[in-house]
Amino acid sequence: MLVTLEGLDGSGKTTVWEALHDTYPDATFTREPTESWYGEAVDRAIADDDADPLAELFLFIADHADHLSRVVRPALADGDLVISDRYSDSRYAYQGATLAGEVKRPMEYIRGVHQPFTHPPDVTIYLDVDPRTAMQRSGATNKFEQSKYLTEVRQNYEQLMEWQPERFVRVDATQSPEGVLDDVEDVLERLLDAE
Ligand SMILES: Nc1ncnc2c1ncn2[C@@H]1O[C@H](COP(=O)(O)OP(=O)(O)OP(=O)(O)O)[C@@H](O)[C@H]1O
Ligand SMILES: Cc1cn([C@H]2C[C@H](O)[C@@H](COP(=O)(O)O)O2)c(=O)[nH]c1=O
Repeated sequence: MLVTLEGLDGSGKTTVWEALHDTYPDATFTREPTESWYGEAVDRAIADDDADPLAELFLFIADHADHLSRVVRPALADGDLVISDRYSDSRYAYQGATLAGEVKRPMEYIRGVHQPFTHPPDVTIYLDVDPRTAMQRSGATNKFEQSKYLTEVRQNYEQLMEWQPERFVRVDATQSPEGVLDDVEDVLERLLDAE
């Protein structure tokens, strides 16, 4: 089963993802951007305020393709529970916002590029925080961590949840870290019991 954690910068994905290592020691834990050379190229784009938005999208997609073939597909083939800190929805939401005005219907466009080759998540846990809290927590350290931009990203996540309500579980991420982790663990326990 492929479970992904999504949300704005600072929503607490990595905090939850790290805590889940103790709860599910046999799971495969992974993340996007990855630590491969494709991921390093992505990190360079993130650090470049003048990166071309379309070129940046395709760097993220190259990293995703490598992530799928090197980590995600083999782990799923072994029957592992795979838990990814960010995945394809980050592209739909974030690059959906950077490409607004550059291409028509950017989220549909980006989903269309992924559709022929990606492995969609079975479940996506969306850690919901407002952009203000996100910014306070993340410290606005990169070009994506800006209030107006994160407001658009949040709207895009809302759109994704409207399109596929069966795949998403929303968790209130303004709670304490312990409260968020409890909610996420409840979701995972129910899912794994139902398998
Ligand atoms: N529920 C919470 N309440 C208050 N602070 C939190 C909570 N969860 C995480 N934090 C703090 O917020 C900061 C960002 O958390 P974290 O790195 O887990 O977020 P993230 O969603 O992975 O961010 P990014 O997408 O930018 O990597 C950290 O300092 C973390 O300790
Ligand atoms: C996977 C992915 C990420 N981003 C953005 C979101 C963050 O601002 C940075 C790095 O992610 P991290 O979780 O803080 O390490 O990249 C993006 O715009 N598109 C994506 O597909």
